[in-house]
Parts: sequence; structure tokens; C-alpha cells
Amino acid sequence: MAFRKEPPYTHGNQVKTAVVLVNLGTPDAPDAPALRRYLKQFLSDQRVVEIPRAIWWFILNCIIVPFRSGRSAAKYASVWMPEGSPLKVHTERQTALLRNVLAQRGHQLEVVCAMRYGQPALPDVLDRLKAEGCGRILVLPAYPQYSGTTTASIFDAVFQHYRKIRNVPELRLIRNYHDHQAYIAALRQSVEEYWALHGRPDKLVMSFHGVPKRTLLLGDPYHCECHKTARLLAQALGLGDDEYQVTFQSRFGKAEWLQPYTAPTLQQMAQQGVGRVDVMCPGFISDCLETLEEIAMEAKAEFLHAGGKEFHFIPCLNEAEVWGKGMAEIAEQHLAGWPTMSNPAARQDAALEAGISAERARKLSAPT
Ligand SMILES: C=CC1=C(C)c2cc3[nH]c(cc4nc(cc5[nH]c(cc1n2)c(C)c5CCC(=O)O)C(CCC(=O)O)=C4C)c(C)c3C=C
Ligand SMILES: [Fe+2]
Ligand SMILES: [Fe+2]
Repeated sequence: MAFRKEPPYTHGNQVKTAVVLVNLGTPDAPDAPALRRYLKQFLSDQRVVEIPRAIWWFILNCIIVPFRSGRSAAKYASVWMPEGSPLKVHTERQTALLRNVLAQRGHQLEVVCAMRYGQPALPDVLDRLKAEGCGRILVLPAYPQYSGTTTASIFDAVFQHYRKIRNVPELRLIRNYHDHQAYIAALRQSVEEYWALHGRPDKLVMSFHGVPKRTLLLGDPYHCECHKTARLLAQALGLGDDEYQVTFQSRFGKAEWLQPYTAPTLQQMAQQGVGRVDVMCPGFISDCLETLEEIAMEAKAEFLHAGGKEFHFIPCLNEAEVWGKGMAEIAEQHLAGWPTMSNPAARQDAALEAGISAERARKLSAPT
């Protein structure tokens, strides 16, 4: 196998560290050509669709791409922001937030974002970091719950990229943070703030993106991690079992996916006399088509049509300050041992913030 051409190794270069926030990716524009490119790349990933290649090639190229692109483009158009697709806009803002919080805590590192599908493409971002001298890379997927369909696909893309590189950086991959206290605390704060402004619902629905049921039966822990997130959040909010419900949305294709499905559950709730529901999507750290259109528009209309009185969508964590700190805490745990703090004053501040005594902080900041 041929490796990519690299400049000759030189001695004495300072090795930099980078954190890469990787999200799913999104079309470049809310139109059919952009959707065709996006859906083709996304749905050709064998981690996402496990149907035998030849059959799937036919279904994807002759049915899904031609028929879905226009419809999906119209949905994207209904949530498109002036700066672009919500998923990309929020991911970029989260990257800036994480960069600022880590810098405030005294870390010297690059913080960038990348997309598994679409732009900025993960391989291009990894190439750029290498050219900038980053010899340590921490990959932070935008998925709190691990799934073979999402997290592992990011890992595949990273490994695939470095297969062609001779001088591979030191790599760390964050597998999940579905039960991390910083993530649960950020969710709790966002719900409590929402309820302080808008009052409380009869029922809180936590709607996660679905996956085919067979992936659960074949060992994917995603379903269990979603339930654990929901249980921990309900505990943090002090909710009883009858005050919240976990559901799964965005079913794709004819096969059975994780149940209960979000839309029919909301309709049943409306028919059973649940007056107000609040829906949140803790499987997404940023708002996107699936939250803003499928939940905040479609599911809302269906719930009200079925007789529900009030429907509230609680936004994702997006750029909440508490989530900036949460992401930083998660990243810091995985950065441990890497020399990211070269500034003694910042090191002392960070140690103080972590609750370590001033004296110990001074010792820590002494040159080593
Ligand atoms: C939160 C994690 C996600 C999992 C798990 C997931 C699995 C999964 N998705 C599809 C098919 C589609 N998903 C689409 C959009 C989409 N999916 C996620 C996240 C997860 N997907 C996000 C964040 C988004 C929104 C992207 C955006 O641009 O805002 C779409 C495209 C939209 C459409 O045309 O309806 C498809 C298709 C499968 C098949 C799958 C697991 C097997
Ligand atoms: Fe999806
Ligand atoms: Fe489970």
C-alpha cells in the first residue's frame, strides 16, 4: 500500500494538541442537489445501513436519493438559519465556546470542528491539524450515547484516514458521555431554566433518535445508554416514573426501529387527556432538522391535532454556558496526562478552580 507523501521528519518541533468536535454533517444548502450529495454519502455508510451492497446501491440511487432529496430539502428550508444549516451553525458556535472555556482554564490547544459527512470533512480537518504540527488528537463526537451507526462511524473515518499516513499522531477517541455528571447537570439546568420561564408540563417526553431494533439485538448499547441518560436526568429533576417517558424518533425505512415511536406516543398521550407535554431531545447536543422540524413543528402539529392542549419543545444544549463548561470538563478528563498547560499562571488558576489549595497550586505551577 502506498502512503501519502509527507515532509521529512525534523527535530525539535513543538508538538501541539487538538480537540476535534465531530458531528454528523448536514447538506450545504436546502436544495435538492445538495441533499442528493449529502444523502448519497451518509446513506452509503455501511455503519448506517447494513443491507447487502448491491441491493442497497439500487434502492439508494434509484429510489431514496431521487424521491427523498426534494422532500427533505423543503424540510431543511423550513429551519435554515441566515448563517446556514442549524446543525452546522450550532456545532461551529459550540466549537468556539469550547475553545474559549479550555483557554480560560489555561489549556493551550487547537479546538476545531469536523463533520462525518459533508463539510468541513473530517479527513481534511485531520490533514490541516497535521500540517499545523498537532501530534496529539482528541476526538469528541457530538453523540453522548454510543452507537455503531454514529460514534463508530466517526472512529472508522479516523482510522481510515490514518491508514494512509506514515507518521500517525497520538490519538484519543471519546466513546460516550451519556452518564457524565457534567452532561446530566447541563441537561438538568436547561430544563429547570425552561420550566422557570414557561411553567411545568404534565409529562416530559425525552425523544432520542432511533436505530433499527436489530442493532440492539446484535449488541449495540445505544438503547441502554439512552435509557440511562433519561433515568439520570429524571432523578436529577426529581421526576417520578409517571412524569416522564422515553421515545425514539426519525424512523427510516420499513424495518422495526427502537420503540416506542415518538409521534404515535404523543398522539396517544393527547387522546388519553395529557394536556401539556414538553419534549426534549437529549441524544442531540445541538438543534438540527430532527429536533426543529420533526419535533418542534411536525410532532407539535400532530399532538395538537390529536387533542393535546399545549406542546413545548425544550431546545438542545446548543451554546448554553453550562454546556461549554460541561464539554470542557469531558474533554479535560480525556486530555489528562497530555502537556496542554504550558502557562504557569493559567495552570495555577485552573488548579485553584478545581478546588486545590493555593499552596498545592503553586507547587503544580512550578517548572517541571
Ligand atoms: C443522534 C444520533 C443519530 C443516530 C443514532 C442516527 C441514526 C440514523 N439516522 C438515519 C437516517 C437519517 N438521519 C438523518 C438526519 C439526522 N440524523 C442525526 C443523528 C443520528 N442519526 C442528525 C443529527 C440528523 C440531522 C442532520 C441535519 O442536517 O440537521 C437523515 C437526513 C434527513 C432526512 O432526509 O430526513 C437521515 C436519512 C439512519 C438510517 C440511522 C441509523 C441506522
Ligand atoms: Fe439520523
Ligand atoms: Fe436496553
